[in-house]
Amino acid sequence: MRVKICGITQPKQAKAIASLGATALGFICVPTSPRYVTAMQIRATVTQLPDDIDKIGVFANAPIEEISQIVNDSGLTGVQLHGDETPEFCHQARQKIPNVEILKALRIRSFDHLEQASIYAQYVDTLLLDAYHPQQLGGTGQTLDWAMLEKFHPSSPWFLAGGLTPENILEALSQVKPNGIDLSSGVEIQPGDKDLHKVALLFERLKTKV
Ligand SMILES: O=C(O)c1ccccc1N[C@@H]1O[C@H](COP(=O)(O)O)[C@@H](O)[C@H]1O
Repeated sequence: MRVKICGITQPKQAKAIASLGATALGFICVPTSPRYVTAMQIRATVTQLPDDIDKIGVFANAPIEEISQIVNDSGLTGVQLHGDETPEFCHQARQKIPNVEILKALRIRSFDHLEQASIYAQYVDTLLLDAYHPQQLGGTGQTLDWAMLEKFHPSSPWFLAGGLTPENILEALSQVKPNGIDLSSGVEIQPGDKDLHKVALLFERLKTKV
């Protein structure tokens, strides 16, 4: 299973989290976020990471040209679209930056909202389900209703996100079967400052999962 730790701001923490077992690291490219990092900051971290770890930039309603420029400048291997991007936008993004993984984050308000997933799955490599928050785009620590996702089997691979922690991860995975998990505020001391003890505890708990 893929494990993405998101909201990385410090190269030292990135290296430590990679060696603990993360398969992907996420960098917030949304200027209003307290976890925001510039392309140059991302590059400084990415150059210190192993090739086999995915480096995902998180964007929200940014123009394709800006996303493409940041990918080129930073060395990102994937782009997570976390705003209100349409399926058409996702399709265009894939054409503009062809060798980069495109993930579409859907902030799920209700069971009906899940229907969107089958449309987006045609245009992206990977889906990501996050909890909806009326004022914040992400990194909210709010969980989804996992019971609602028990029968969620989209045609593309998908990440479960939203309020996951070392404490609740096994309960979540007992109900939901995603291809990957994504954690941010659940393994933090404060926004952008990761708690390496919590990250280590996460991987210990994941090892106990059969
Ligand atoms: O983390 C942020 O600040 C952020 C800002 C804008 C868009 C997305 C953001 N984070 C994403 O939120 C989810 C879940 O976070 P949490 O585990 O509930 O804290 C995750 O996918 C982050 O990439």
